[in-house]
Amino acid sequence: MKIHSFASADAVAHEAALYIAQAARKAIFDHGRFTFAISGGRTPWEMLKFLSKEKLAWEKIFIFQVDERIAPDGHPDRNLTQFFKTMEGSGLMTRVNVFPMPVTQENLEEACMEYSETIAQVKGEAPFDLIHLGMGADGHTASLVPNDPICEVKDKDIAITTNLYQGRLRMSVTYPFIAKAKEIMWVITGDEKREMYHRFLDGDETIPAGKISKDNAVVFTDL
Ligand SMILES: O=C1O[C@H](COP(=O)(O)O)[C@@H](O)[C@H](O)[C@H]1O
Repeated sequence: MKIHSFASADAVAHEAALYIAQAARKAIFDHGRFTFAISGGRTPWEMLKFLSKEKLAWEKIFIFQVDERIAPDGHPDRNLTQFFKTMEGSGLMTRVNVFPMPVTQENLEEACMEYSETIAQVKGEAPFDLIHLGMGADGHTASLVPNDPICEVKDKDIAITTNLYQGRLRMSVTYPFIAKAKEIMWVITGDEKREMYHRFLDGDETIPAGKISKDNAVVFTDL
């Protein structure tokens, strides 16, 4: 796993965006499209702002969500709300292909299946190109949260958490989906994550982030 360390979260966001842009150019050159899954929380938006300024074949970029809170459309808790806010004014929303997790559907199990099928159709035979992951101060990544049965899911690409986490159920990619991706890109910033970051680097499998393979992975961090 290659680690890129920088002095500030701002530098991390900028360099991570350049990395994604480069991965997109390469994937589009190699197989005509770029499939990218973006995490939520607080850290991705600065990175996305930088990314949206890159000159790319945006029509050939297909953006999926890594995870999402079960909440109404437009709710501030939704990762998608932050995504749209960040992209607002970039002029890219009519060009890029965005696939929101269908978390407002009544039957969430069916919604997970539908999302997996959409991903499969879009990516075709190629592996999913790039998954961006963050890590919480408790070691969670995506919505693979400590002690939730979602961490044991082995037969689905997308699943729902069983327990409320920070007040909400969530839809998330699972370990098997992450394991099949061509590349994982971690963006981990903030001093509150230092202890978990070191446990993650040491491969501590008692935290959710520690269970993800470090092959084909890259880290951008200020830690
Ligand atoms: O709850 C979440 O938190 C993690 C970490 O977020 P960050 O802003 O501290 O990087 C994030 O990766 C995940 O997608 C999100 O839903």
